[in-house]
This record gives sequence, C-alpha cells and structure tokens, in this order.
Amino acid sequence: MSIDAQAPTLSAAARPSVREVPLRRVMSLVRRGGPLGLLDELGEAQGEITRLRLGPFTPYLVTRPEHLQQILRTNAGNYPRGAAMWQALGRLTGDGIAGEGPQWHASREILRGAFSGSQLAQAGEQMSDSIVAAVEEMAARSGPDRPVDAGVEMTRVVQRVVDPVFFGRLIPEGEGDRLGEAIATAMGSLLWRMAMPFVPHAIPLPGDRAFRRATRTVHEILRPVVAAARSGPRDGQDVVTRLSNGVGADGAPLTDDQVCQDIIALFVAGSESSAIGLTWIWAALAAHPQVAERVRAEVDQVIGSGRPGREHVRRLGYTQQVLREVMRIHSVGWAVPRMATEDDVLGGVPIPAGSTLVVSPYLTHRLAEFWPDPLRFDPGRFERDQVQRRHPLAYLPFGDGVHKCLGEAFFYQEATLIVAALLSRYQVKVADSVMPKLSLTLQPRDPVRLIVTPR
Ligand code: HEM
Repeated sequence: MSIDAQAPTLSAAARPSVREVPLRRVMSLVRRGGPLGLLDELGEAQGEITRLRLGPFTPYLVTRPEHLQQILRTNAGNYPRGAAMWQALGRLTGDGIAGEGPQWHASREILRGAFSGSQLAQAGEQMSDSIVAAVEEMAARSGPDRPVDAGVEMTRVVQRVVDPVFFGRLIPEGEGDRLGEAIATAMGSLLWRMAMPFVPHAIPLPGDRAFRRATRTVHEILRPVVAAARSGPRDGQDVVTRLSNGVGADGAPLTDDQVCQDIIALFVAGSESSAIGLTWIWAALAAHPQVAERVRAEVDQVIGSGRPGREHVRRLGYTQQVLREVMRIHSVGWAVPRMATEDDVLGGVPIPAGSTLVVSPYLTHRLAEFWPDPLRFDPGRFERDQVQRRHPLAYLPFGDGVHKCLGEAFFYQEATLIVAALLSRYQVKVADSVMPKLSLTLQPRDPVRLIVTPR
C-alpha cells in the first residue's frame, strides 16, 4: 500500500511503502481477537512499516532490525521517549529513570552503579539465599492437590530478591505483596490512556479510577520507606540509599518525590516484568517437556545436591539458552514507543516530526527472515554461532541503545538461580494450558497454577 496523501514528502528519492491500517479494520481485528489478535495480524506484514489510523493518533509500528538500528542507535537523538505510553506511564513513574533528558540521565548514572557487574557479583550470595528461602516457602504452600498461583509466587520470589537490593530491607513485612499488587493494578489500568493519548484527563476513561486508587496505595507504602532511608545511616549500597545520596540534573539532591518515582519506575521496570517473565518460563517448560528434561539434567549435573549459587550461573549454558528463547517468544515488553522530534526517513518511508513510533520486540522476534519457523520453541537459536550470524537488533527483549534495560543481567542471574533452585529439589507441573494476553505487558491471560512437589 502507499502512504496517505497528507504525509509530507521528505525525500524525492525515497520510495515510500507503508502499510496503512484504518480504524475500522483495527476495531474489527480487536473485536475478533482482542489486542493480541490485532498485533498478530499486524505481524503478517513481516517487517513492512505499518501505520495505524486510530482517529487523530496514527502511530507507526516498526519491526525490522535495520529500522530499529536507526531509531535506537544511529539516530536515537531524534527518537526520545515522550510517546503515548510514556506519557501515560509517567503519571506513575515520573520523569527520572523512566523519562528522558537531563533528569533521566542523572537517574541513570546513579542507578547504573546499583546494577553493575561488580554489584551483581557482590549481591550474588544474598540473591541465592533469598531465592532458596523463597522457593522453599513456595514449595511448602503447594502440594499435589494444592496448586499455587505462579504470578503471585514469582512476584514474591522477585520481591524477596529485590528487597535488599532496592530497599536495604526497609519494606515492612506484608507490604511487599500489597505494593506489587498496587503497581500491577496501576499498570494494568493504563491501556486505554495509552491507546487514546489525545483524550484529555478531564474526560474519564476505563481504568482511571483503579489507576488513581492504586497510585495512592503505592505512595502510602513507599513514602515512609524513603523517609526511613533518608533518616537512617546513608552508607548502604541499596537503591533507595544511592538515590537518596544522589544529585539531580540541577546538582541538587533528589527530592523525596523523585526518589519515590524512580523506585516505582524500577519496580515497574524490574519486579513486574521479571515476575511475568518467570511465569512464562514455567509455562514454556510445561509446554516443552523434552526441553524441561534437558534443563533438569543440566541442573542436576551442575548443582548436584548442593545449593545453587552465582558461580553456577555461567555453567548452566543450556538453561540460559532456554531463558533467552522464552524471552523471544514471550516478549514481556512487547512495545517500546518513541516520538520523532524531526522529520526523518525510515526505510524509504517519510516519518514526519511529531509521529509516534512503536518498536515491537514481540513482532521483531517473529520475523521469519531472522527466526525461521518463528513460532517454534527452539533454544538452539541461542547457540553462539547462530547468535553471531544474526542481526544484533533482531533480538531485543530488553530494548537497545541509550535506554537499554539496566536490569538485563540481574534478571538472567535471578531467573537462572530460581529455575535451578526449584528444579534441583522439586517437580514443577503447570495445571492448565496457558494463553497470552496483551496489556501494557505480554502476560498470561489467566492465573498460571503450579504444582510443586519434592522430587
Ligand atoms: C523480564 C524482565 C525485564 C524485561 C522484559 C525488561 C525490559 C525492558 C525494556 C524493553 C526496556 C527498554 C525501555 C525503552 O527503551 O524505553 C527496559 C528498560 C529498563 N529496565 Fe528492564 N526489563 C526487565 C527487567 C528489569 C529489571 C530486573 C530491572 C532492574 C532491577 C530493570 C530495570 C530497567 C530500567 C531502569 C530501565 C530504563 C532504562 C533507561 O531508560 O535508561 N528491568 N527494560
């Protein structure tokens, strides 16, 4: 299809080719298959730039690695955040690490230290202690006739891991669950605002009230935590202490609000997505028993009857490949929006200033040109030679460029240890088949029930 007549022609040499999807088609696809049905259908374009006509909002969906390279790397300065999703999310996460510009940069500099390789190595022992303890408690709650909810349980494990790293154990007992729930609710209620950024906030949309209530709860829990971190000894390596000691773009210490917002942003970016990613791992292992068997054999060989620790992570090579394949198929962060600040041309398509672009790792991970038979679950895709042959931007579950996820290594270390801690001592079964649903993240549609029994 050709580009619509109103779009400015930016280069005479360009041969614009963009797939246009009008609102009525979007609506009919959503009616038929929900938001995920729409996304899958759009994926049929296999890399062609697609423009959705959602009334006054006409975002471009971009999936080809060369195009992503331009947006996220070579011309990244032209494509800051600021698009719909970020504006909606910004009401929860502020303008620090989840934002753009000097304040984002200041927060990123502070947080980078908290997730550096050396910090991760230091936290290794504590991480495996937390994981082993959380896994044992989870197993005690489950049994042959007592399935547990994977989403809830994985959130608990993740919170147990991040509590010392983020808060230096300042979160009161029991509040962790409430915080996780409130953040998940706030995130889950943003979809309408994200899809219709042109609707003024004075006009209520579905989800608004739930969002406000959840945000209030989040602040109720976090403010005293930040205040406690500020009033106590300030020599810890945890994130609250680092932020509390850090300075903003103006050289002044971050305010309580700024610290709170960065913590919320980290929670949103880190805990919520990690818990969903971990839940997908169990669903994938259940759906692919031969893969699960091989992971278990590797865990047995590397860990034996011992306790999983950071020193084992590198040696669990096949397990790592499986985790990467899970993150390819179940791209939790399915959309990474950006906004063009100046006119540009992408793959011959003129992109006018002010356009929203949605980079979609979910769809990039399904391009048959880079991922033959893309829906087949095949951890072999992450063998070293295959990785080296592929375009680096064909795989980006953790984003890319200046905003690349700060927690990628943290997640893989944590996920490997959780899988090892569970499989080395327990049988893990998934009670039902698992269907995906598209919200702000790609998550299981229904609760995933796990049955954990001793081996
Ligand atoms: C399965 C788990 C995770 C997924 C799928 C994920 C995905 C992503 C993606 C796609 C981005 C890029 C956003 C953009 O370009 O605008 C991102 C950014 C970020 N992630 Fe993660 N993430 C995960 C886990 C974590 C963890 C565990 C942490 C921290 C503990 C974390 C902290 C961050 C931060 C701070 C950013 C913002 C970086 C910046 O803007 O400079 N993430 N993540």
